[in-house]
Amino acid sequence: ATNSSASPAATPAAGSGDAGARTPLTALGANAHPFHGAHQGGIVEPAQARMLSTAFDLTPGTARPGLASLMKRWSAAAAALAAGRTPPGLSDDGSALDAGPSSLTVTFGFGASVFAKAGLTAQLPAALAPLPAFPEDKLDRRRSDGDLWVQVCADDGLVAFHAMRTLQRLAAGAATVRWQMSGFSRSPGATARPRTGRNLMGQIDGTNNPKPTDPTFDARVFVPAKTDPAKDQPAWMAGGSYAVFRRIRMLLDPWDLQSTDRQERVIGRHKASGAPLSGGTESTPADLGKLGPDGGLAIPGDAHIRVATPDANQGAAMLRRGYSYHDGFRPDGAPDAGLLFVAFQADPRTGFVPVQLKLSRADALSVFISHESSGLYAVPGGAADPDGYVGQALLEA
Ligand SMILES: C=CC1=C(C)c2cc3[nH]c(cc4nc(cc5[nH]c(cc1n2)c(C)c5CCC(=O)O)C(CCC(=O)O)=C4C)c(C)c3C=C
Ligand SMILES: [Fe+2]
Repeated sequence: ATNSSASPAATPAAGSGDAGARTPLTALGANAHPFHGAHQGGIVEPAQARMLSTAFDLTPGTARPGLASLMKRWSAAAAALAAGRTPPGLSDDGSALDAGPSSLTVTFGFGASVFAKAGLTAQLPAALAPLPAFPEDKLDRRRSDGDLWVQVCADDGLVAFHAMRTLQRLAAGAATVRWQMSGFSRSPGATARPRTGRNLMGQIDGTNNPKPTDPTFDARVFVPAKTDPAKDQPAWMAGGSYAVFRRIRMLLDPWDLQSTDRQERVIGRHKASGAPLSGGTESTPADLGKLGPDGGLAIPGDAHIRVATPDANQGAAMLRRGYSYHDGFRPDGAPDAGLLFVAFQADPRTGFVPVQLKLSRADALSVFISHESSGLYAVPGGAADPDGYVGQALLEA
């Protein structure tokens, strides 16, 4: 999916009532990412300002035909919403009228639990094997997993709400919400020259992500169009990806008591600029062998970037596309806030899993974070055109 400033949203939505009451869209409201394509949206696009992440469970009795029907309804609605049109199949609630598509993307994923319920166990990808229990995990199972995963991202909170509410209405009788979480990022236009975003610990986060221009990007993030049976990738996942979702609470009270120097040594980068402690600017590659004036490693042995980097993990890489969250304050006064970590990769067994195994044992950041919920989802390739729907290759195999 690519950026497009073409403005299908400028056309008043059918059934929207008094078109004269509508205000013209700015470039921000009119910006649209097409729903149809080789890959689903919400993976390679720059993070939008808002994210809703919702897991659904099939209602008892919903089997493969019911799931296929749901994915058709969801795909048709997501395609319409991404183009700024009202979704077919229900009376629109009007909550996002006048806002345009605002860069809306909708991403659908299948959790491992849906395959048995839909009679599809033969199609279960080996890559959807449960994630290992990582040391220090404190997972709430009620806010983890789920048969289906829906990620809605948009640059407008009403557009994001409207999309997720529409999908939830369209699921009636077929699936119910298991859990939902809301995330946020920087609003577009807040700065004249947008740079890599910051997380709630104040760090520039996302610097060393794979870039779509990297020659290895597609191989790291997407299942190839021609799947390799030797890698246990089923044909229906062609063009797809695997999403790891983790709610990671940040222990901000102890974190904020650390000196800037200590915070920088925990991550291995300067807080203000994002430059590695080995020197240079944000985009300078980290020099892991460089020694500091005291003769010790400039980037400490337990610094987050040293432990997580692909060079230290047999090339294991993933596209991190997380959002911050803040759900108020806990009874002890600590912020219930952190990172809704989302990582897309061609195979979690050679992406997230080895990296997190290492981080959970050796990362200086570990004492300042707590993994509270977890999900792993197979995100199929995109629907190529309006005649198709996401998951068709699985459900009509
Ligand atoms: C298992 C994967 C990862 C988890 C979980 C994770 C949590 C996490 N990370 C930060 C903050 C930063 N991470 C940064 C880099 C970075 N993180 C991971 C992986 C996980 N992080 C990787 C693979 C990398 C890139 C390493 C490299 O090659 O340099 C950075 C530095 C800037 C950047 O490159 O993005 C920050 C900052 C937090 C706060 C967090 C949990 C809450
Ligand atoms: Fe990280």
